[in-house]
Amino acid sequence: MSDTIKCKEVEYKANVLIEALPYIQKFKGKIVVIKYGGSAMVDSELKENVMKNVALLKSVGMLPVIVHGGGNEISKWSKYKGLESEFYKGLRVTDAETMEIAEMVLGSVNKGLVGYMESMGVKAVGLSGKDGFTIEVTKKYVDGKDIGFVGDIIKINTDLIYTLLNNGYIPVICPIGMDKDYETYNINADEAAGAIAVALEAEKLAFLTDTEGFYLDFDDKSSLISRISVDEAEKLIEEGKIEGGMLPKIQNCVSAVKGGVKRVHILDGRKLHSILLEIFTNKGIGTLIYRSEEIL
Ligand SMILES: Nc1ncnc2c1ncn2[C@@H]1O[C@H](COP(=O)(O)OP(=O)(O)O)[C@@H](O)[C@H]1O
Ligand SMILES: CC(=O)N[C@@H](CCC(=O)OP(=O)(O)O)C(=O)O
Repeated sequence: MSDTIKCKEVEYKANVLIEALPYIQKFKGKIVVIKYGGSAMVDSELKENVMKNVALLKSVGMLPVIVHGGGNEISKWSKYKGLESEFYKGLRVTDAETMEIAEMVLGSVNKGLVGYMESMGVKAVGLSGKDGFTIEVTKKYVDGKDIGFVGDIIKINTDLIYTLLNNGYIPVICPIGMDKDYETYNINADEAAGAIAVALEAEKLAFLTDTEGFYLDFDDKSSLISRISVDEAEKLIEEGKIEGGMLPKIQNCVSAVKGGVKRVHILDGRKLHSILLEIFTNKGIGTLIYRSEEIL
């Protein structure tokens, strides 16, 4: 590389850093919850890069907490076992056998993510909602329908998460919980992330998924919504206009905003630096969900 090109590159990186400085100050010591969806874990390179970006947030003084999914892996392993995957309103209908698969698969995804962090010299601890009884649930019924071992979160016990944060670890949490009788439940990862962000009074909650954000019409890629208020989102949910995996995501964005999380975004987890761009620049990327009374 010639010296001129090298100088240009350094100059470019310095400019990026200068632009990021006010944001680094703003978020120092603040909790940022990142929901990393299974759909955006397409290959090991991407997973490693997402983890690198999270490690960077940590290294500049933020307190990241990762809540991850792995729905597509659960479906894949269920198929190997000869089980059909069935969803109701975006939630997996979970019988006892599926529950066992979900716990095994999510545990494995969890340790994989922890491994990437540790390989970068960043301290991380993987846990499920059963550890320290972090996620307490009750059985969920949707529209009165029994969908098996699916948990409805009633309480997040934050002690273990704070212990880890206070000791310099990144908590990496998978969406498995227990009820008061210590029965295991499968929880939608968006719901777990939303509830954890609210309980931790997080500054930010970012959902990393496999779309650019929320499209008003999923078949029309020019209909990407860059910002939507809670009222507008609730109206779309009520009218049945949000489907599939996007339904629990938007529902939990709404509850997180209502629960006091300052900034809630849906971002493209397949894009290399989407989380950094969102936090460290004023480029509006993805979809921002905001309080209806907020003036932007
Ligand atoms: N209006 C919409 N805008 C964006 N994505 C949508 C929409 N409606 C349905 N989806 C689906 O939601 C999926 C994301 O949810 P999901 O598969 O649960 O991802 P994750 O694993 O990240 O939680 C997208 O891949 C897309 O197929
Ligand atoms: C009850 C329920 O639906 N649980 C989810 C948990 C994993 C998840 O949510 O993973 P993603 O974030 O990758 O979709 C499931 O079994 O698929």
